[in-house]
Amino acid sequence: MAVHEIKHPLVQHKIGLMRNVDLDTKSFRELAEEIAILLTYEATRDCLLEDCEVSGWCGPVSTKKLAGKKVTVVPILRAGIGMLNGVLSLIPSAKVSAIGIARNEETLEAATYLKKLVGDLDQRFALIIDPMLATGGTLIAAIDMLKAMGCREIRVLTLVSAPEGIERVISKHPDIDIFTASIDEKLNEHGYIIPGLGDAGDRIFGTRQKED
Ligand SMILES: O=P(O)(O)OC[C@H]1O[C@H](OP(=O)(O)OP(=O)(O)O)[C@H](O)[C@@H]1O
Ligand SMILES: O=c1cc[nH]c(=O)[nH]1
Ligand SMILES: [Mg+2]
Repeated sequence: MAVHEIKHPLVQHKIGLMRNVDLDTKSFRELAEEIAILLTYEATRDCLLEDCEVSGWCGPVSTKKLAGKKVTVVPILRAGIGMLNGVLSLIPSAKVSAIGIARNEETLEAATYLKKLVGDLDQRFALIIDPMLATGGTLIAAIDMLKAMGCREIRVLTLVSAPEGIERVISKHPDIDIFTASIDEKLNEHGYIIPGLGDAGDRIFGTRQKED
């Protein structure tokens, strides 16, 4: 297991913009997608290549193509959808396995309400996407589900992660790699990440209740 906090200047700049509580929904969505692209680039650095040949303009050209396991992108609904287009813009042929998990805001327990996984998960590499890793309950439930279906190679992309949640995921699933734009300070007493982004799902879908 490794946790990769991506310190690229573009990532740090964009996550900084997202922290502004007054940022409009359109800009928040666009930034979530843009950071997802940058995280995907980092998380696929070591993908295997194989030699191939194409007909070039001046004759045959020896080149490379992706080899090895096919990818399934696994957005955790709802908020994970906000990163999906970004990931698919770099891996356009990936199959999508949607998992619906909602955190009970009183107990902070994760409850699964949807599971639409692609087949052959034992032959695929899964890229779970969810903007927020807070207590870790949601991510653990998602990884449990994928492993139960035979998936053995799992990477996770998050925008913001809490140290407490990372610790919990590491202790339950030490073989997973997490790529995050920021490891924040802590969780507050309601299980929200500080400083975090607030409720990422609400900000992506425009359902945030504004205080007057
Ligand atoms: O690490 P945890 O403590 O489990 O919390 C993180 C989860 O909470 C948020 O989803 P939420 O339950 O708010 O659902 P939503 O995407 O529908 O807003 C977030 O997108 C994660 O999935
Ligand atoms: O800070 C948090 C924690 C859980 N879910 C969110 O959307 N934000
Ligand atoms: Mg939410």
